[in-house]
Amino acid sequence: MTAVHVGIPVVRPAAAEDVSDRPDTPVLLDRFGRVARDLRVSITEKCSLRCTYCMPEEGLPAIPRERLLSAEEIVRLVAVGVHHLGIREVRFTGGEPLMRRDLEQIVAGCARVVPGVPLAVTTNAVGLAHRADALARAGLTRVNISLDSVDRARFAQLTRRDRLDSVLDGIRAAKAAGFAPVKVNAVLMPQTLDGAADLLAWCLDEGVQLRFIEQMPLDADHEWARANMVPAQRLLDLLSARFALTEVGREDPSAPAERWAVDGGPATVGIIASVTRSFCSDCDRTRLTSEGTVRSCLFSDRETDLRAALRGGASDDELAALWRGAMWNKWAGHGIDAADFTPPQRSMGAIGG
Ligand SMILES: Nc1nc2c(ncn2[C@@H]2O[C@H](COP(=O)(O)OP(=O)(O)OP(=O)(O)O)[C@@H](O)[C@H]2O)c(=O)[nH]1
Ligand SMILES: C[S@@+](CC[C@H](N)C(=O)[O-])C[C@H]1O[C@@H](n2cnc3c(N)ncnc32)[C@H](O)[C@@H]1O
Ligand code: SF4
Ligand code: SF4
Repeated sequence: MTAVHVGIPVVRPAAAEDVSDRPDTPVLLDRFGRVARDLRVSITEKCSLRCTYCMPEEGLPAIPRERLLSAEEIVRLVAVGVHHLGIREVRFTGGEPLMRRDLEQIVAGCARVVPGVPLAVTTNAVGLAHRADALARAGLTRVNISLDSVDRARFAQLTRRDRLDSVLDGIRAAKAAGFAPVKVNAVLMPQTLDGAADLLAWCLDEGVQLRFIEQMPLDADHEWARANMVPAQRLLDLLSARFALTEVGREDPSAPAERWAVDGGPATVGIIASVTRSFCSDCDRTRLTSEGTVRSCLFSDRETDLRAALRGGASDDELAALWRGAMWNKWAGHGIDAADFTPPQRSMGAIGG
């Protein structure tokens, strides 16, 4: 039998955080002066695909249902984040968020308790065609869709599933449902580099915003190697041979994606250069795992358990205080370039990108 390492991070009882030197402020401040305003909530570890840069072939071990946050618990924590901690936008991720049949219920619940706050989802879009309208009606405001290649064989090789048509249907359904802009995420790899210009041409034709992402050492198979990683500059050089690119910068200072206007604009292509042009010093993210722990950084194995407090009867004020403590002790950044770097225990699918 093959052993699958989902990774058991160090989950700390929330009260264990040292906050003795924390200034008294309601927001999610850390020791480096950053304030987290962007909440990313993973709602499941399950997925319909098995992307090689993320999941093991057999998928992640199932999390027992009672350990997952329920729709009501997610809604409560989102409300605490917005009303007590200054969160300004919320994104649902996973695993694959569409694997939860109650995604519409989660979105509708959040839309009710935090009206006006943007609610987005990052999804592989498998099956989205059947749910895009209902999600829009529930109050979802934006959708980012992962698509690494428009070549069917290459897509199947990268995701270990022959589902390209379902994803393309999902992208078109997202547009038809009125989500705008629809952003497309593609992970940069040696296997995707030769199709990158074709993928950009396809996205320009479809009117969706493509962003390439530098591959991070978050694959469950631990095969990432710096030497094999495709850096942003290599992609820029390649795309420049076919398109005229003009740098236009980030949507806001904390946005991971840098953007270039394509052929004079208004269409853009983005690059999320997490490794070679790290944006950790401007990070504004806080994360909740599907099991209700706060994760202050994608790469940090230290998690703070909110679920136990929530189920133990903690008030909103108490939950907010615990969350603040977790974020106060956030570290400076991922440290991928450090000699002693080791990847986190959880792989990307178990964190939510
Ligand atoms: N290193 C790092 N990478 C991140 C972080 N957030 C997102 N990413 C990377 O960016 C990719 C795309 O993220 P999305 O889920 O689309 O979110 P986003 O880019 O913030 O979304 P928009 O607000 O729509 O631009 C993720 O898959 C990650 O690879 C982060 O906090 N740190
Ligand atoms: C973990 S997935 C979860 C949401 C959904 N299943 C999807 O694929 O969009 C979120 C994002 O993480 C990205 N991702 C996964 N593994 C990655 C890695 N090793 N490096 C960089 N991005 C990665 C995916 O491309 C996707 O855009
Ligand atoms: S990147 Fe998204 S779609 Fe691909 S395996 Fe990971 S969770 Fe699933
Ligand atoms: S690696 Fe950590 S600190 Fe850096 S941007 Fe991502 S979440 Fe923020």
